[in-house]
Amino acid sequence: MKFYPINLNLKDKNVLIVGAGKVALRKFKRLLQTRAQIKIISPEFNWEFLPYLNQESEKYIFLKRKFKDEDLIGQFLVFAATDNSELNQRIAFLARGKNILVNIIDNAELSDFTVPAVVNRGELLLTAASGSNLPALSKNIRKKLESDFGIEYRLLLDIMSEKRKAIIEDIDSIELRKLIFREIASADFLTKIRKIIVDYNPQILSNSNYQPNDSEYQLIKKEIEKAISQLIERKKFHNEEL
Ligand SMILES: C[C@@]1(CC(=O)O)C2=NC(=C\c3[nH]c(c(CCC(=O)O)c3CC(=O)O)Cc3[nH]c(c(CC(=O)O)c3CCC(=O)O)/C=C3\N/C(=C\2)[C@@H](CCC(=O)O)[C@]3(C)CC(=O)O)/[C@H]1CCC(=O)O
Ligand SMILES: NC(=O)c1ccc[n+]([C@@H]2O[C@H](COP(=O)([O-])OP(=O)(O)OC[C@H]3O[C@@H](n4cnc5c(N)ncnc54)[C@H](O)[C@@H]3O)[C@@H](O)[C@H]2O)c1
Repeated sequence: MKFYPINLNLKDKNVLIVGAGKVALRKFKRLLQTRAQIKIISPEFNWEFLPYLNQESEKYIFLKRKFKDEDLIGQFLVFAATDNSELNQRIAFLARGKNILVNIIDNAELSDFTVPAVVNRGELLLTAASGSNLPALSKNIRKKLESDFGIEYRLLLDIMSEKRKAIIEDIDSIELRKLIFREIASADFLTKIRKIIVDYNPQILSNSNYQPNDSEYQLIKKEIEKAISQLIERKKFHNEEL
């Protein structure tokens, strides 16, 4: 394996995209989901950038001109996303000299990192990459992951982001905590979560585009929280029995 997977925290980091074509748009849309400070420099913008060009945001700046070497100053990450492969290579060379991480959309060998295909379910992050041998395969695997992993994972992680700390504080025994967390993460418990969701509204699981509204989501969340509390009490009880 050539690549080492990491999940970058881009909060307040400067990220530059050179070029604003179809591939740049894909990278840009993903970056919008982070808290990065994005700059895009390109003489032409793909029409799909239009809604963003018309909508000012603190998250991004667009500069409608050609790339200059000085544009790299102060950047943390750079995407060389033009259709000019010599320019992309030059950006790779310049970025290396400045210790800036670089992705060259038409040259994986010169890239410090590549971008995988991604599925998010709340804080659950699933990615697929092909070592740059067949990106179309990464895309197909992403689609399969999208249908295999539903909203139940998002609900579970939303709840655990609120509960994990309290469970650790409440239960002294590391061994018992390990048993509890393993059971919450088990296939059986996920089946239980799916059952809670289906009992509430079968549409939610069968339609991958379905987004429950806020009150619906909160009600289902409450039921799952109850199931987690019961699981914890049961485990505590068994532990005392031993
Ligand atoms: C996963 C995804 C993420 C994203 O970009 O968001 C991504 N490419 C996606 C789609 C896709 N890209 C291409 C096709 C056409 C079919 C095909 O070529 O297979 C399709 C599929 C389609 O369009 O249907 C063409 C292509 N891709 C690269 C080159 C240049 C080259 O090979 O040198 C060429 C032109 C080749 C030529 O000249 O013919 C290079 C890269 N593309 C990567 C990522 C990195 C390696 C990831 C890995 O290890 O798999 C890497 C190395 C650089 C990078 O971009 O980081 C995204 C799917 C998003 C999704 O839908 O989920
Ligand atoms: N990584 C991938 O997933 C992937 C997928 C398909 C293709 N590719 C490769 O990427 C290349 C670009 O793909 P695309 O479809 O985004 O191209 P595109 O033609 O849609 O966009 C190219 C962009 O580069 C900009 N550009 C050109 N010269 C520039 C300069 N001097 N400074 C700043 N910006 C400049 C243009 O204004 C345009 O916005 C293709 O030639 C192909 O080799 C990569």
